Amino acid sequence: MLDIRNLNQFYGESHTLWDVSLTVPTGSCTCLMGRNGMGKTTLLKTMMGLLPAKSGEILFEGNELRKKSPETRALSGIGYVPQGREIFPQLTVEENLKIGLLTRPETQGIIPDRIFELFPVLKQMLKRRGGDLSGGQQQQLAIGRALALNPKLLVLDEPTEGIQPNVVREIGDIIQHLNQTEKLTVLLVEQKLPFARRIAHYFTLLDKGKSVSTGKMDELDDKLIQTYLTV
Ligand SMILES: Nc1ncnc2c1ncn2[C@@H]1O[C@H](COP(=O)(O)OP(=O)(O)OP(=O)(O)O)[C@@H](O)[C@H]1O
Repeated sequence: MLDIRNLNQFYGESHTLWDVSLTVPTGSCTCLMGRNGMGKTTLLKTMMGLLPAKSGEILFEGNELRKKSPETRALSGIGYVPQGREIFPQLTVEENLKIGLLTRPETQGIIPDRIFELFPVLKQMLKRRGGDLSGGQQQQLAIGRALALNPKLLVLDEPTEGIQPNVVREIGDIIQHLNQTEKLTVLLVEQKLPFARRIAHYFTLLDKGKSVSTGKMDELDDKLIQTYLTV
């Protein structure tokens, strides 16, 4: 579904992504892994068009996205849940969920019922301000906001960061349900190894801005973990 090839990205003079390649097969849950500062967030932002790429290809269902605007990329069917969630704290839950719908007149601004079936707590809290929600609830809101646009690929940047352990399991269950039952393709950045092992089929490891290893999750062995993940 998604094929990134030989992607290069610079922050000013600083070469951050070096010929990075990443494949996300249709229907899979693929986990992008690596230590802090290795380029995972930069890769997702570059893929979404929030940072410019110097060279390379970003193919989504065979269409080249690299020179397309962030809006066009999202409209083509990619839902993005950024690191830190980036919900609007002053807006209500309802307003946060409706933000993305503004770009799609055909939705008539109606939040799909599916969002409340997945996240009943959001229905109870529709009139509460986003900033008043717990970390776990904010993460549900951020995922709900991305799903409101009915994406084909859901991209999540460290969805479990800063969230209580019992809620981490809940978020994992929801991602697994979306992927396995609803057949939504998922690309996930995740540092928590047990979580990644539980929900992902494939991994790609980034090290110093380079994609150094990729494979099925059960091929992520102790040597790779020691070399590229252990702090
Ligand atoms: N806005 C920026 N300007 C310059 N350099 C940046 C910027 N953002 C990130 N970097 C650098 O780019 C490199 C990759 O950072 P990035 O945030 O993509 O890593 P990461 O793997 O997502 O790490 P983390 O897990 O900590 O989020 C790091 O060396 C970082 O210092």
